[in-house]
Amino acid sequence: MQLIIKKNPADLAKAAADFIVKRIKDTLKKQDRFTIALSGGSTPKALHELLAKSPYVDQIPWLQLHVFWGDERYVPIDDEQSNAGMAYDTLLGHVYTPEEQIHVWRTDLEPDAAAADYDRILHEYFGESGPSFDLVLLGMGDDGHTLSLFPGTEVVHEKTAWTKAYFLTQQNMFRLTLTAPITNRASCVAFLVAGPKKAEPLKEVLEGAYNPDKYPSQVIKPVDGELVWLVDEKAAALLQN
Ligand SMILES: O=C(O)[C@H](O)[C@@H](O)[C@H](O)[C@H](O)COP(=O)(O)O
Repeated sequence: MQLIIKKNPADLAKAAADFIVKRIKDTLKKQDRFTIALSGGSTPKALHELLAKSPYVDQIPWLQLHVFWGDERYVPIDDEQSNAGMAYDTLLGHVYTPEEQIHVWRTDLEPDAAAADYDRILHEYFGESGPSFDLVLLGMGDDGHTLSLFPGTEVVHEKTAWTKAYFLTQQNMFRLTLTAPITNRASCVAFLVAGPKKAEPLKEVLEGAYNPDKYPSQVIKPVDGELVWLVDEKAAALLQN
């Protein structure tokens, strides 16, 4: 595991953009497509805004990107809570990745059908046992959740399915999410975490006892890939190492 600490959210977004550009360039020396899973939240939003402009925008071969989302709220894409909507507004609406290479979660289907549809797309891309995402970008909630793996939910312990839909009672909405097994097959998973509210959960996730029911981010451990935590100083304030 690699922990990278940056002074503030702006420096964190720059470090994340540099990291992504390098990762894409290095990977595309060995293969002709790059699969990335995006996430929601304010930290990725700042990152997207950076990637959409100079100098980053010119360094990424957008035509070779294949874009997915780690999770989605079950709302229409034009709802302000949509992760895909946010990514289009801040990034995908400004670059040249072909529409057929961008895979939004369908929220016009019933939740279970939407999860099955995403599962089908993933299997088409990755096969039953082949490689998986080149990069998964994740955030962590103040409660230690990541993806739509929330504290106390069954999906945190999912061992086989790659996607799930379920009703999240505390938010009174359906959630669509990748599970740990598919996420952990990625070549690289990078968490982006900023702000003082993340200090306590970050300490518990990285240095506390294993308790994924309370801190679901602990289930994210790539099997053969790299795990990178990019955090700012406020989020890192309680870490000992
Ligand atoms: O769907 C959600 O509940 C959020 O999108 C969530 O998963 C987000 O990634 C974290 O809460 C971190 O968000 P920040 O980057 O804003 O801290």
